[in-house]
Amino acid sequence: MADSAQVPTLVYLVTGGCGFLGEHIVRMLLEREPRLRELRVFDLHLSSWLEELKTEGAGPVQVTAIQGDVTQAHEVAAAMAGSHVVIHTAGLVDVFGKASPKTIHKVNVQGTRNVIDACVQTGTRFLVYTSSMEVVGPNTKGHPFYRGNEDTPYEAVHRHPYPCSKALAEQLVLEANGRKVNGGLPLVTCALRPTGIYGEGHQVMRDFYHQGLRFGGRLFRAVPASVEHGRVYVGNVAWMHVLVAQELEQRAALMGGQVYFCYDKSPYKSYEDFNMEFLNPCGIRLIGTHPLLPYWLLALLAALNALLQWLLRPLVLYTPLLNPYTLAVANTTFTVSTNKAQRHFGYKPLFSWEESRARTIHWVQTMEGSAR
Ligand SMILES: NC(=O)c1ccc[n+]([C@@H]2O[C@H](COP(=O)([O-])OP(=O)(O)OC[C@H]3O[C@@H](n4cnc5c(N)ncnc54)[C@H](O)[C@@H]3O)[C@@H](O)[C@H]2O)c1
Ligand SMILES: C[C@@H](CO)CCC[C@@H](C)[C@H]1CC[C@H]2[C@@H]3[C@H](O)C=C4C[C@@H](O)CC[C@]4(C)[C@H]3CC[C@]12C
Repeated sequence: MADSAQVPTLVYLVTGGCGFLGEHIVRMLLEREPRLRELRVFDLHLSSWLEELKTEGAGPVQVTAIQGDVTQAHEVAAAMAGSHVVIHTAGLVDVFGKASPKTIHKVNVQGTRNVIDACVQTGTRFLVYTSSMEVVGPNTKGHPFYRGNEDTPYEAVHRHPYPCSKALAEQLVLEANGRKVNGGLPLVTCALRPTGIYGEGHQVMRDFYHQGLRFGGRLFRAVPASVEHGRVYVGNVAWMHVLVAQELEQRAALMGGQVYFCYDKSPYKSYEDFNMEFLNPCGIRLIGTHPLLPYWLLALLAALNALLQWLLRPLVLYTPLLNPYTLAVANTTFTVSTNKAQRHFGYKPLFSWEESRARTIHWVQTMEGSAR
């Protein structure tokens, strides 16, 4: 990257820039990357906030909205020509059976391959990939991963299309590190593995909130409080992406081809107890100190849901929250504790837990249809 302390020269491209995480990355780049000249936001579906940003909020930075599909190699290459850094966050996040395994693979794996090929073709040297904790686990055997780091041994066994696709895509990104791009310089890549992201715009939190409202302000405990699930605030995930992108050139030898868990100081709790940190102040209560239904019954219901999904598929898309995979993830301890990102590129969470919590509560409270 050119040294551009004063004059903004850099062109960034964010794939999936209109998604939950993508929007936070876009806004964070505008706030925290003074060298930015142009920000290209590439997404299958462009959001309306992007128009407002283009006219009001971007300051001197040129924001270019590009409607495109990562599965179309020519669209990716055209969008990327002349960019210095690509943050590839576009992905099909589906653990509920909304999309077919083939589609998930196409978007997450072929889409990533297209981004890498486009880097090579257009001479874009820096690639930051949003991977996922699910590349590691939880595995289908329910083995706990307790306060693990990037080097903790764990038997990663994937069967579900989503983690399978993220694992394959991450491997492609890491293997691409060092490939010569157009112009002869080496590509520098790295992958970030967020745990379960929460914060403003989180669809699953929205679903839980509305479900709680429908049940008269109550949700029913299904997962033991002792199962800990790693969570990270979206603003900190965005910040880590921005920081990596900024440091990748100077620290290419150290960071190139590396993976980093994406974490912050959010407390270790069960998935449901953690959600209550935000939903409770918004009038939702979690009923029960222990799961109201025994695990075997939940597993039976989850299996039944899977069967119904399969039977109904020709007629209607039945995609309940509870299925064998989501039950297994919610019931398996998976938490990270690592300082690799701090050691390698000085990452410290930008938002404290208190601030992350307050921002998320405010978002729930101002949500359409909220109790307040
Ligand atoms: N949400 C989480 O808890 C979580 C945790 C770890 C990692 N991730 C990863 O973070 C990334 C972003 O996830 P998110 O939660 O913001 O999901 P999201 O669905 O809100 O955002 C994904 C974005 O990608 C876009 N997209 C999908 N298919 C596309 C295509 N073919 N071409 C171009 N754009 C396409 C979507 O339109 C959307 O705007 C994903 O790669 C996901 O695997 C998410
Ligand atoms: C049994 C239910 C009773 O309340 C609880 C079901 C909760 C599940 C819907 C969610 C539990 C864990 C979530 C996943 C996790 O946070 C990490 C993820 C990684 C990311 O890459 C994509 C999203 C997700 C798979 C996330 C999805 C929702 C859960 C399975």
